[in-house]
Amino acid sequence: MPETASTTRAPDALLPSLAPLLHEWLPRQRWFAGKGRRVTGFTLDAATELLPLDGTGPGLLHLLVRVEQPGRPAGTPADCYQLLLGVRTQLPPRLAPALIGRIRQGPLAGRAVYEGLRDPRLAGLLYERLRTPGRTGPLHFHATTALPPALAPRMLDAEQSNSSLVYGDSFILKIFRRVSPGANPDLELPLALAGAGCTRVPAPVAWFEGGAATLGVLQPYLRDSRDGWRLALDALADGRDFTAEARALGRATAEVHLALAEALPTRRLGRAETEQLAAAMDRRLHAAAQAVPALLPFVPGLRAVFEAASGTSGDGFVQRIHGDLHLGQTLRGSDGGWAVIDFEGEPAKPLDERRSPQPTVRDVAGMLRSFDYAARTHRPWNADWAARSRAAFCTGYAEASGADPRTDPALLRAYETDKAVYEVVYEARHRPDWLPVPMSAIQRLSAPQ
Ligand SMILES: Nc1ncnc2c1ncn2[C@@H]1O[C@H](COP(=O)(O)OP(=O)(O)O)[C@@H](O)[C@H]1O
Ligand SMILES: O=P(O)(O)O[C@H]1O[C@H](CO)[C@@H](O[C@H]2O[C@H](CO)[C@@H](O)[C@H](O)[C@H]2O)[C@H](O)[C@H]1O
Repeated sequence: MPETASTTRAPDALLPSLAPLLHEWLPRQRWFAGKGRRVTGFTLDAATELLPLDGTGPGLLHLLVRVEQPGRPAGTPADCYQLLLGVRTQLPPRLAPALIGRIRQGPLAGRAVYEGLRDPRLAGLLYERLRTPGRTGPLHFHATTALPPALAPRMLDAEQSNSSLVYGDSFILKIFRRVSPGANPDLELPLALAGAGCTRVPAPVAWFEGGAATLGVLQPYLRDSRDGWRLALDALADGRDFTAEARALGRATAEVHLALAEALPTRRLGRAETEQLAAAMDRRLHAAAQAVPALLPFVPGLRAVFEAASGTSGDGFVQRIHGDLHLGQTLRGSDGGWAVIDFEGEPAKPLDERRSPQPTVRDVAGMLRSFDYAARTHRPWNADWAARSRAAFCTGYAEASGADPRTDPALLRAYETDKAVYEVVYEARHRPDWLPVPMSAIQRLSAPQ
């Protein structure tokens, strides 16, 4: 593989100039995971000039930056974020909304620093770099196939945990924002599924790594598809039944689970381990109630749900699963077929935990929560629509997998509760206006049956 010329700057040289700008900008980004905690400093793990900052044209600076914040558990490293910064002497008006700030000191004083992914020239360069496998400084680019040249990029404006670029309506590149050492499941699982012949998941065609972390993945863009969340909201708005779609989605989910079980190791669960699963839910509840005190009055009722599930085994197996399955992670093509995307797992969880084998019922519970979410965000609340969609999803899942997730209702309820607790924390941090949605589920699930 070719080694291309690159400049890897001594981190210390850049940081003093950039830190004041990042201090303002980073905490405001949707994908910034440390919201609500002060930023006390930065350190650079790596700084690579993908286009030189020599002032002859726009520069593209790739950074892996650690953000110091108080309250970090002892022994855990500060969160590391991936940034792609454009640097220009003059910022054209069309790029003004992407401005992060102007450097005030040092050799680059006066230059404009901006979100590089919003600059088609720089986003195009990143794609060209992916087309030619090899290294640039600490970054390692891979491609499984020959990719067409010069596809026009556009950045997606979806509210995301990461950032995505679409190239010529043919490929989508996900740039991971908070990165940890180790294979990202959003690369690992789609590659394994492609190897197992599963066509429900777009197969990665290129990716890049650095600092031992997966940094970005390029996949085919399903251009005529619509995501399940939009489709569900449209159905609700039109008063339409969604059971045929939900049932097909249940079948697709089961197919993905079967392929994952074929491609990657599975393990039988002992009784003691199923007790540990319930104990872990209890611990997560405790931590969540500390973070969001509105949960406190419901804690006894929620603990009872976990206790009822302790020691029940589901189908007795754990395997790799999606880990954060909801309607927004599904795409329905013009042929009516469902695809599943975004195998990263719950972004707030440590990578090791996200990569550990889990009962499949956890994904099923995630999707059941999503039908509830959709029905709750619609006015008036349509409880019957949610109940029918949830049942149809389970029916489809049972048809394709041979195992009905409703056979162990205590376990399903416990996973649904665990997910609702996660959602309370997620919404409190990212979308406080949405907090009533998971809180209504907390109320329902904590009530004695
Ligand atoms: N292969 C694809 N084809 C079409 N749209 C996609 C594809 N992958 C992702 N998307 C769209 O891109 C957006 C973000 O993708 P996602 O993987 O969920 O990112 P994140 O991890 O940041 O939440 C979603 O709106 C999704 O619908
Ligand atoms: O898609 P992401 O990986 O970024 O997942 C996170 O954000 C989701 C919201 O965008 C969040 O999902 C919750 O809201 C959805 C509606 O917007 C709903 O369909 C889901 O059921 C609900 O959990 C997800 O939890 C979070 O990890």
